[in-house]
Amino acid sequence: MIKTHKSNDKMDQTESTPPPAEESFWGLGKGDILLLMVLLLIALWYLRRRRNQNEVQPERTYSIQPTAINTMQISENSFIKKLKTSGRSLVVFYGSQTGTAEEFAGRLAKEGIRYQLKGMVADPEECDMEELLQLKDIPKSLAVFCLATYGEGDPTDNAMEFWEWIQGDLDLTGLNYAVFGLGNKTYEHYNKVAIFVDKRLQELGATRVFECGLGDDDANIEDDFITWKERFWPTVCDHFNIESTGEDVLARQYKLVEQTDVATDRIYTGEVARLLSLQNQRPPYDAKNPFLAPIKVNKELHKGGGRSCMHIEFDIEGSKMRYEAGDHVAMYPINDIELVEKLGKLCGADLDTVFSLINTDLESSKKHPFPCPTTYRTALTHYLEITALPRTHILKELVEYCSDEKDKEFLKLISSTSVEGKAQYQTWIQNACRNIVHILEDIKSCKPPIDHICELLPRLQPRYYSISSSSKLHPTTVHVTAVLVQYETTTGRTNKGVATTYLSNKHPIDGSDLPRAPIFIRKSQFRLPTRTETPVIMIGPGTGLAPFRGFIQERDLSRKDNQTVGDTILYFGCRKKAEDYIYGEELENYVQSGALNLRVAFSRDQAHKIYVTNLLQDDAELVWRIVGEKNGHVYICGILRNKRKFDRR
Ligand SMILES: Cc1cc2nc3c(=O)[nH]c(=O)nc-3n(C[C@H](O)[C@H](O)[C@H](O)COP(=O)(O)O)c2cc1C
Repeated sequence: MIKTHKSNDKMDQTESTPPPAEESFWGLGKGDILLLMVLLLIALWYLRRRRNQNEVQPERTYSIQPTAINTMQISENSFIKKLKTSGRSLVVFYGSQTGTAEEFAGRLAKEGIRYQLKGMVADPEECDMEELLQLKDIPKSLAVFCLATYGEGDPTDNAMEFWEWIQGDLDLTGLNYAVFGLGNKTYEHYNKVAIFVDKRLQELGATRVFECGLGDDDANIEDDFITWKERFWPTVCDHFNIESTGEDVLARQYKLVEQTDVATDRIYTGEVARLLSLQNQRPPYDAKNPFLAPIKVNKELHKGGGRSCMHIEFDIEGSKMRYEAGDHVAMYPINDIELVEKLGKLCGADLDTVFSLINTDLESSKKHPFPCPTTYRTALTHYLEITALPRTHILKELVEYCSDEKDKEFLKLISSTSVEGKAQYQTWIQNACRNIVHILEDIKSCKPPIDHICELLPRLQPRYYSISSSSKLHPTTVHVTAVLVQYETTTGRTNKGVATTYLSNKHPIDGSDLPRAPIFIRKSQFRLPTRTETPVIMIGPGTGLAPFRGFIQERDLSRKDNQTVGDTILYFGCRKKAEDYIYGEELENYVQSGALNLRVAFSRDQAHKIYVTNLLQDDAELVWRIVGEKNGHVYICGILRNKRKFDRR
C-alpha cells in the first residue's frame, strides 16, 4: 500500500507543474474557466456514482429489513458490548478451519438458552480478545472455546492472534471458561491447541468450569462432542446455581425472505463472497476470492484395474498466484446436479425461487449462512454440503417434519445420547453413509421445508490437494493428482466424492473454451530442505506421491544447474505395475538420469503382498545411513496401514 501511495505522489510531482495558483487563476480565459467547471462537475458526478456503487454491494440484500440493517452494518468487535446490550452471558469462541468447530460453537451457544444462559458465537479474529478481562463483570458469564488443532499442533488461522495473546503475562482471575478441542488422534500433536489453552487459562487465574473435552475426528467426533456436552451442561448449572428449562432448543436462527423483485445481477450464483467475483475476476486470489482457473489437461493415469486417477493441470498464468513445491491447492467444487434435483423434489421445493436467510440475531457478525439472495438451486449446488453425513442436531430438527409417529420416534432415538441411540446413529448414518438425500428417501413421511434444510446443512468447504508439480519447472501451471472417489454403500447406493466427481467432468475439448474451476493456493510447511545437499527419503504410496513429484522435479533442476544434490530416495507403492503405476515412465526417466533412487512395491504383482513398509524394513541399513549418519529428512504422505493419513515430515 505504501508503495502505491509513494508512486502516486511521485507522479503528481513530475506530471503536473502548474504556475503559482494566483497567476494561473487570473491568467485564465472565460473558456478555460468554463472547461474547468465542466471537468469539476464530471468529477463530482463520477465520485457520487462510485459511492452509490459501493453502497449496493452485498449489503443491499438487507434492504428487505431496513430497521435491522442499520444495526447490522455497524462493524463491532466489542463482544462485551454485544453481550451486555443483548442480555447474554455466554460467549462461545471458535478456532476453525473447515467449519466443524464453528458448527459446534453455534450449537453450544444456541443450547445456552435452555439453561438460562443466552449465548452468542464469536470469531476470535473479529473480537478484541483483551475484553476477556472484563467478562467477569457480567453476572454468571462463561466463555467456551471450541478449538481445532492443525499442522504441527498449531491453531487455526482465525485463532492465531488469540493463541499468541494468551502466551503473555495476563491476569484472567474471575473468568469462567471451558474448552472443547477438535483434533485427530493420528496426528502427533493430538488436540495440542485445546490442551494448551485449557492449561494456560487456568495458569492465568481463570476458573475452569468443566474439564476440557477432546474430539477425535479419526473416530466419531460428533459422539465425543455430544458426550462431553451431556456432562458439561449439568456442571455449568451447578456452578452457576441455575436450572435447565428441560426443553430442546429448536428455534430457527434465520428468517426466510423469498424475493421476486431482485435484479438478476444482484443474485449470487456461486460466488464465495463478493457478488459477481467469478465474472469480474480481480487479484489477489484467496479463500474468499478464488481464481477461476482454466483446466488445460485432465488425463487418466491408471491403465486398468477399474479405478480412476486424474492428472490435472490448472493454468494460473496472469493470476499473480505463486506456489512452491509442497503447497496445497484448494478448489471449490459443486454438488452433483442430480442429487440437488432429488433433494429439491424430496422437500417439494421450486429450486429457482430467489430467497435470503437473514440472521434473527442482529448482533451476530454472520448475517446469512451463505451469500444471499440466491436461489435454492445455487444454495444446494454451491454453498451446502449435501453429501456430508448429518450430525445429530440436524436429525433432531427433522423430527417435527415427520407425519408418521414411528419415523418421529426413530429420529428422536438416533439423535439422542442414549447408548442405543448412539449405536443406531453409528449403524444407520455412519456405517451406511447416509446423507440428507438418503435420509429423506428412507424416512418417507419426513418432509422438511427446503429453507430449513438450507439453514441446517453445513457450508460446502473447499477441497485441498497437494500440488504435484514444482513451480520452478511449471511456473504457470499447478498440477493435481487425484483418485476419483466413488463407493457402494451398505444400502446399495453409490456415493460419489464431491470434488473428484466435479473434476472428472471437466475435460478440455478441442475448439471449445477450456473448462474452469475456482481455486486458490494455501501455503504449507511441507518443504524440501533448504540445502540441496541434504539427502531426502520420501515415502508416498498411491497418490501420496503427489507432493514428491514436485520435490523430485525441483531437485532434478538443481542437479541440472550443477548444484550438489544429496540422495533423493522415493518409496512408492501401488497394486500392479500394468495398472496403477502412476507417473511410472516419468519416475523411471529420473532413475535413468541418476536423479532418483526409486524403491517400488507392487503389492499384487506376486503371490505375497509387498508394501512400502516391507521395502523400508529391507532397507533398514540405507535408511539409517541417510537419517542417522547424514542427517537426512524423511517425508511421509498418503495412506499407510489402517487408513491412517499422514501428511507431515
Ligand atoms: C491438514 C490437517 C492437519 C491437521 N493437524 C492436526 C494436528 O496436528 N493435531 C490434531 O489433533 N488434529 C489435526 N487435524 C485434525 C483437525 O483438527 C480436525 O479434523 C478438526 O475436526 C477440524 O476442525 P475444523 O473443521 O473446525 O477446522 C488436522 C487436519 C488436517 C486436515
